[in-house]
Amino acid sequence: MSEDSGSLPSKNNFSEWYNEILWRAEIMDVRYPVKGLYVWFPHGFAIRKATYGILRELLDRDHEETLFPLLIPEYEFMKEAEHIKGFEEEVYWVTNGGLSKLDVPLALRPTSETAIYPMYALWVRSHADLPIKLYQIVNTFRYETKHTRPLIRLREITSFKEAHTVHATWEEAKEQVEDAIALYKEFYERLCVPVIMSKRPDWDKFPGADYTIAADAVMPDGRTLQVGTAHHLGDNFAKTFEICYEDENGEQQYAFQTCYGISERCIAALISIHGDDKGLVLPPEIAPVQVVIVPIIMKKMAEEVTQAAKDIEAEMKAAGLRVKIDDRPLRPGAKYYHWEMRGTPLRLEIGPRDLENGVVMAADRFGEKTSIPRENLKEGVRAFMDQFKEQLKSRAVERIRSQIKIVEEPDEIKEAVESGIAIVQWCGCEECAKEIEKRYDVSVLGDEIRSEFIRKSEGKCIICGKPSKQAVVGRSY
Ligand SMILES: Nc1ncnc2c1ncn2[C@@H]1O[C@H](COS(=O)(=O)NC(=O)[C@@H](N)CS)[C@@H](O)[C@H]1O
Ligand SMILES: [Zn+2]
Repeated sequence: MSEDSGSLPSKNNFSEWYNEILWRAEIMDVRYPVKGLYVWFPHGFAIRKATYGILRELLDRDHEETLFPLLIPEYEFMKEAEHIKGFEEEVYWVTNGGLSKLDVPLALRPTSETAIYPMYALWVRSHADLPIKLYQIVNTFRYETKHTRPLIRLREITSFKEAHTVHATWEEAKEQVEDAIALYKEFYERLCVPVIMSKRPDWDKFPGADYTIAADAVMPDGRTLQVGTAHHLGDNFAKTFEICYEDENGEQQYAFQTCYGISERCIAALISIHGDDKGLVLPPEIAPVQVVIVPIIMKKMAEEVTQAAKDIEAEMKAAGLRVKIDDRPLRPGAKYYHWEMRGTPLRLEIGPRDLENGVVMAADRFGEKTSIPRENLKEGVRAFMDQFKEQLKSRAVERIRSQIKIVEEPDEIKEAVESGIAIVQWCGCEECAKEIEKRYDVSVLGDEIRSEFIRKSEGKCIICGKPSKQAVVGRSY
């Protein structure tokens, strides 16, 4: 679909680079005539498919996947006061069916608590029915008034994974939130995307929740992107939707719940953090094409080279790799450019000389080259691919370490958040947080930080001097 020439804007101009790469690497087409709604190109969709394949693999260990309706009757949606307050400005309503007015307006789910929990109330009878651990991957709708952006802030969230669990006790639900955070950590490790977990301040928690733990990635422009959240819902929704169970003594008890969500922001993060000025750089596990074979056709031995490429393709396929021969009538350089833009981790070149020497030239997406003896090509490719993934991971870790600043002096905050996040000492009270936000033009993103990149320390609040803990402050999407 997109033209295959001309260079990307430099990634230092992240916003332009990001918009251009969505087009040139054929991720999403932004020309759909409704603001905040975008179209997946097949290549982008293949990345989504592989990425959500990992997410399903992790969830399917101890969750079950299901599907609830999109439309929510107004009286259900309006039941949980906190929840409505948090979403009333973002909900789309369906008021007509064909030519007739609907007697009950229907909300397009912004998230599915009020679609699912009336059903949970029907399903949960006794403690033997617990725990319930279900998830769905659906589209949700939020009438976002802030700046919409493909993959980052959509009005139709096309890839909304939402898990909703029910437990007998507050403690069990707390354990489940911990499990959810561990699953998110593992998921982002598989994408080689470093994240920082922290507990959102009360004024930023999910509407209707007791508390929210969030995963934040740090984007190339230094702004954080919330790429996942896990909420402890207490028994707030259980009381609203009458989700009760009979305990061992025959008493009726309200259940305790959690919910946790990831959207296509996970793809925005992996594209942005790994990409470079030549295009996407994809972790092998989610690359639509993992190995591209470029035959170097000369007059000499043209037949043999073409056949050798076919044999290599068959061998790679048999080894379970997603492989493609690029035999288009183009110069090799034009082919290299095409696949680098699409983030293909590994390229194999085979020409007459390589045939004579019994080797295959391999080049990874970073331009690292090696020649692999033909007879152990499979092992060589695997090893080269693993080494590439390690390289990808260490580059991302190095990058985020450079974007985190442990701030001792408050006046270091402004500079620190120009390129990333600052870790400051905060007493935990709202007034001091509001003062930090006002004074340094930042957001207090959270405390109770969990991150291997940040050494724990306590101290005095930078505003009031009282005993404090570390908090993440920064600018966010
Ligand atoms: N407009 C949006 N576009 C893209 N992703 C979004 C948008 N709004 C939220 N998200 C992502 O979706 C995740 C879950 O959304 S949420 O509101 O925090 N949580 C929920 O809706 C809960 N019901 C858990 S599923 C967020 O952490 C964020 O990463
Ligand atoms: Zn303070």
